[in-house]
Amino acid sequence: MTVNELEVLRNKVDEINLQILRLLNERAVVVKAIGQQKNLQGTKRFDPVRERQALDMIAANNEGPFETSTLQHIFKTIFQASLELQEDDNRKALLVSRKKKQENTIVDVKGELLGNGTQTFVMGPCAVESYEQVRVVAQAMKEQGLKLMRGGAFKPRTSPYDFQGLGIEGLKILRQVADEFDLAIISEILNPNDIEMSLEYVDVIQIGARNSQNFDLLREAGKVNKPVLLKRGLAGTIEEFINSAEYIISQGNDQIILCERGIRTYEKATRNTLDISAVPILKKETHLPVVVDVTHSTGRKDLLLPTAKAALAIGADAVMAEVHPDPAVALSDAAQQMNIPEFHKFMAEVKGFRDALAGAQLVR
Ligand SMILES: C=C(O[C@@H]1C=C(C(=O)O)C=C[C@H]1O)C(=O)O
Repeated sequence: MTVNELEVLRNKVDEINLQILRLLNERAVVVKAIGQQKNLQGTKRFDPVRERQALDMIAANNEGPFETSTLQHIFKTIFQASLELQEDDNRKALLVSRKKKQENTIVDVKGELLGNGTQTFVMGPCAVESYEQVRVVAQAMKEQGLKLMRGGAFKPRTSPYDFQGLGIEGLKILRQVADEFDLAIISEILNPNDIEMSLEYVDVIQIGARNSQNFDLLREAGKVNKPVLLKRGLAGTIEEFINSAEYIISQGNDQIILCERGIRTYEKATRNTLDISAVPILKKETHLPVVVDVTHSTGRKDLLLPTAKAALAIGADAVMAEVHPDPAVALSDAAQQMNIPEFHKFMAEVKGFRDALAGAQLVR
């Protein structure tokens, strides 16, 4: 074969490559249209029966020289890529996505803004135990100029025999103290039927990790005019987390705060594994503010400060941690809550760090 002949053949291959390229993209346009039809009909994107028919058609019409199995493999790859294309389209359509809305959603909790670029803190006891206990924490928070107080009245505990929270009495205590100190209350609601009732007491409805995929609860929270703090599931992927937020926004409520609280992995040195990279991913993929709960993710007091700094450095809108007047006697999470002096020390450090970061960003 002469150099010239090789060149001619290669030119032919180039020509065919371009034809295949054009055909593949033509096919992609049709596949996307099929995906939209499926969306409208609410049917699944993956259709194995249809794929089997298509592969059988390849087998019946193959005249070689390629083996049928080789061609079927190639076509299966095309089907797979087509499915991904349909999924991309679907993801684009999510109301919580950046693609849908470019600018940050700013959640206004009684005047405290989340998502506007400033970084803030959510503090408070794990569980409400008494008026006095909440009051002491509120007083300390006020001294630090903080506004957002967390506190559990309905506690989803691993064991049914552990303290389950004070329920509505707990919500009343939180409201009373919040009004006294002009704080805003974030508290978990477990039951969809309690959402309506909670509006009177809380400023932010929390949906906890265990309920991250309780779709009835998510939908109910989506129907009210109150911010929702949604925690990532115990073993939830980021995609599942985003879809949980979509359940809320799909009902009309876009006042959603996402909370990374660690995920279950094989690592036992911490209570959960803090997935710090989830923060920039969530900020990139969605327009919602992101909070990092350093208490539940680490379960260790000695890690609160370094993880809080990491959260601020990576761009979290707020850091959440637990404070208790006397953690040793706390009815839940005794090992991981800060006492009041520890809280003041923690705040001094994180505020300094936050302000230094803000200064550095201005200079940049
Ligand atoms: C395009 C469709 O969706 C998917 C992709 C297919 C393809 O690329 O040919 C086939 C079946 C489905 O898994 C379809 O259902 O026709």
